[in-house]
Amino acid sequence: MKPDSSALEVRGLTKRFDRLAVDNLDLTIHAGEFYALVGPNGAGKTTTLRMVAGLLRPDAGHVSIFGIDALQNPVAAKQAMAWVSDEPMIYDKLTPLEYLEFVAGLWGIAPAVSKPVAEELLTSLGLAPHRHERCEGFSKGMRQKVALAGALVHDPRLIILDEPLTGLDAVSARHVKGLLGDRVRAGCTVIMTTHILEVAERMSDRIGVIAAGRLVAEGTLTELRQQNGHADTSLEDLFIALVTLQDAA
Ligand SMILES: Nc1ncnc2c1ncn2[C@@H]1O[C@H](COP(=O)(O)OP(=O)(O)OP(=O)(O)O)[C@@H](O)[C@H]1O
Repeated sequence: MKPDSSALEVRGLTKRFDRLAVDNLDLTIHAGEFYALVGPNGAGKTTTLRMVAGLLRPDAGHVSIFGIDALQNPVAAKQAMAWVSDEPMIYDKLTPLEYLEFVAGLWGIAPAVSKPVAEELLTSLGLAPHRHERCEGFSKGMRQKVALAGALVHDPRLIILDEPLTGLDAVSARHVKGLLGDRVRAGCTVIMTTHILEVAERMSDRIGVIAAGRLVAEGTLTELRQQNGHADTSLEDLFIALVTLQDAA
């Protein structure tokens, strides 16, 4: 990890629907970091990431991806990142290999280049035996993994995932965690929302806690514990303490 280079910088990010969903949020994620964003339901995690991914226009604020202004230059910003939604869309009539070839084509990657990448991704996600079957017969977890493979086929440097482990069985979850860990070791940056605090605790370099659209705590697990004055508290206890404090404020 290079602490002096940032993969993502968010400044003053704000979004209001019928009420404020993201409230003047600042966030810096370093290049090469595995960052977990946690927070209660409705805290603004998905809204934040959708704005970062260019799917939702902020009311105010700036988003910079590897120094690229994502609002001024959305295509270049999107080229550097992958977005994996918690409700992924894939094309049912295609096989996983055809889907990955299609997505690679949208990025302008020649089949000769994308095919081995696609094969490798499908193998690492345990989908190799199904690569010639149409996705229409796939379970939710298999579809999630196809969508993840599709998001990674252009070799993004920043991978943003919204609840990537929800609905996955233990074997599939291990495949996804393994793949993300490998990417970080290869120099990619991962930002992931999760309600599975154990995953945040075990996989991430730093954890950000969002409540009511604001970042209420951030740091390594050790730092979060120090900030709260409990040397051996679990992340779950810390989380509940932080969120309860926020509710009372
Ligand atoms: N398209 C929308 N229209 C209106 N309100 C929305 C929309 N999207 C999100 N919201 C509201 O914005 C707030 C933040 O929602 P968001 O989905 O970002 O939270 P979250 O932290 O991802 O929650 P969860 O953990 O439940 O997925 C909530 O009050 C939600 O109802």
